[in-house]
Amino acid sequence: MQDTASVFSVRNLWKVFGPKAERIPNGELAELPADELRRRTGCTVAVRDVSFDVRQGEVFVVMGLSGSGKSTLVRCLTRLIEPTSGVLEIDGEDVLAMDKARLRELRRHRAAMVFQHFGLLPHRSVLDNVAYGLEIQGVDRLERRAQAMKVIAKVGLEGMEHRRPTQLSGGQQQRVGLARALAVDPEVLLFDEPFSALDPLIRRDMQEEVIRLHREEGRTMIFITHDLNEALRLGDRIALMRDGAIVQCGSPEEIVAAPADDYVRDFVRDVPREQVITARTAMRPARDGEAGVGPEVTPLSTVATAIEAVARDGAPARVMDDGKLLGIVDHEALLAVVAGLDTASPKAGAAA
Ligand SMILES: Nc1ncnc2c1ncn2[C@@H]1O[C@H](COP(=O)(O)OP(=O)(O)OP(=O)(O)O)[C@@H](O)[C@H]1O
Repeated sequence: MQDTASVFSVRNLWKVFGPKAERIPNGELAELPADELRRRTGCTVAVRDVSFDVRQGEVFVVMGLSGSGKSTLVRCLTRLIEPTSGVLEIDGEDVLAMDKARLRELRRHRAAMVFQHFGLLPHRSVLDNVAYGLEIQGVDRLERRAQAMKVIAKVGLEGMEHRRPTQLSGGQQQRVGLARALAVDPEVLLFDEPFSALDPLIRRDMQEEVIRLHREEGRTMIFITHDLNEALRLGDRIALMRDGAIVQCGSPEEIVAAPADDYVRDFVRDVPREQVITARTAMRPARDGEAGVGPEVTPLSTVATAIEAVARDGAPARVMDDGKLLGIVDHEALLAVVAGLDTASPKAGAAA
């Protein structure tokens, strides 16, 4: 179905907390308002009939307000929380059928987690903290230290390997957490709100670090956040959760250009649209005589960039891909984006 293989494939996944949770999914009870359901059954639906794929090499962001089910969903992926029902695969392998040993292997080798509270061992040096996952795997001391040193350099902690975690700033401690997850060379990195305790500048630094690492390594990442800007900055695709369900899943541009409902629209209201929406989305077909004139932009140029080009040149811009004219972005189209008028985005999957 997709052009890239799926790492995680999730279908109709539910997680219900409470007594006899299995009777809730797909039944009438599941439709009750949350507090009534809790009153009548003692149960909470944390993840509600969720389906999505995480593609190889993408940064997949799970976003939503507090209590929307983000942590529960991501913990279900490696069965740190046991799903109530649904289908869950990693690289085509049924995760729900895995025995204890296979699950341990999944968590240690294939899907490593970076937590908000770094969970570092206070009496160990940075080096030994980073090497910890390898130690558990039984890698011998010399080899694990060499591997840990490589990862320490990768996250910019060189020279600090003999310090204790308490001798590091919050941002540096989070780098240790990141290095520890990277040391086992997992197929997927799972981040559970890793930067929300950091102050804004350091948070920004760490986001840049993740982007850089991703650019260098192309590793698949799943990233939980309740911060829209973080989601837009990091995500190739964003799944927006509300009350346990995914209300929209798409690229930042799709979510900003074509919110699926009023809830999403409200969420993205303050986003500077011209910095997210691209020329490809804003363009219209070219008319006669437009092929040879005007500045050129690429399909993935932001509208902000196109505005600059149009302002400089005074003429509509041509959206060119490999020498081919795809369309035109003119003043009206650019202003429509800035003004938040509906953009011509048939791909973006608006609500029915
Ligand atoms: N162990 C549990 N027992 C009962 N209810 C739970 C449990 N864990 C989570 N919940 C409930 O499930 C819902 C989703 O919680 P979850 O922690 O997944 O949300 P979240 O979006 O990650 O929130 P936050 O951003 O605050 O971490 C909430 O209503 C929460 O109270």
